[in-house]
Amino acid sequence: MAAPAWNVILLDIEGTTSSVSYVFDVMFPYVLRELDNYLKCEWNDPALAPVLDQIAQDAGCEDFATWTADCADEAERRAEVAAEIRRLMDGDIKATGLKALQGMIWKDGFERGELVAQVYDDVPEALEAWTSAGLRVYIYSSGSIGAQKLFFGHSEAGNLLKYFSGHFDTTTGPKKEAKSYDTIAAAVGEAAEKVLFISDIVAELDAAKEIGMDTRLSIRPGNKPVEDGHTHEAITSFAQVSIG
Ligand SMILES: CSCCC(=O)C(=O)COP(=O)(O)O
Ligand SMILES: [Mg+2]
Repeated sequence: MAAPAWNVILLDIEGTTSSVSYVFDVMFPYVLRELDNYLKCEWNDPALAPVLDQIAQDAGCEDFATWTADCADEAERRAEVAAEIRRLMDGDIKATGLKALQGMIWKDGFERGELVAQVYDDVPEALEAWTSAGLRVYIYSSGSIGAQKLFFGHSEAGNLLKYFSGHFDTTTGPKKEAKSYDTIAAAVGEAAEKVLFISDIVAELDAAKEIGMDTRLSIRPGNKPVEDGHTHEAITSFAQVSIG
């Protein structure tokens, strides 16, 4: 049998391992439902402070105190945060602070079994085959690393975390910028050519390909239609990824 062409497979989540619909119709509504109560109950949790600073920085401010300097009290500051989160989610803006907060809100949902992550049937089988063949698998998603671990730790196929050698999110850099993929290749200790990146978003694949990564375009039910003219091989299942 020929040696695999790659040493690492890097995976997107939404539209690739899992459906857009599960994220938009189950996970995002959960956040919107729990948001006000979560902020009220967890406001003094020290883990929330850096996330609030990140949300303020994503909005172009130095920190949370500066961003909410005009607020009269805690209730107004919470309302400011909630309004910003709803605004970002309305536009599906994948801001780092928003994604960190979403992950914190999902924690209870996954741990109590109210949320069970959807993964396509071919995903667990492929993860098993790839890792058995000696490939290392990493995730690169806009979802925070905390959210990724909850998601794959509580999937409908069970706990899949054992298959992953590591996780990347937007704290490494934006998914549509080539530099982010350079950083990931260096972090996993591989030449770009030895990494295969699979995603549903052509601009992400373009960025990875720019630095020499191999790519596959993930076509799944409910994904946004993709315009012709891109240069990426399309797959409808991970079973179509030939590792030699
Ligand atoms: C487990 S994270 C939930 C999905 C999410 O919030 C997201 O933004 C996924 O984006 P991706 O980069 O995986 O397409
Ligand atoms: Mg995606």
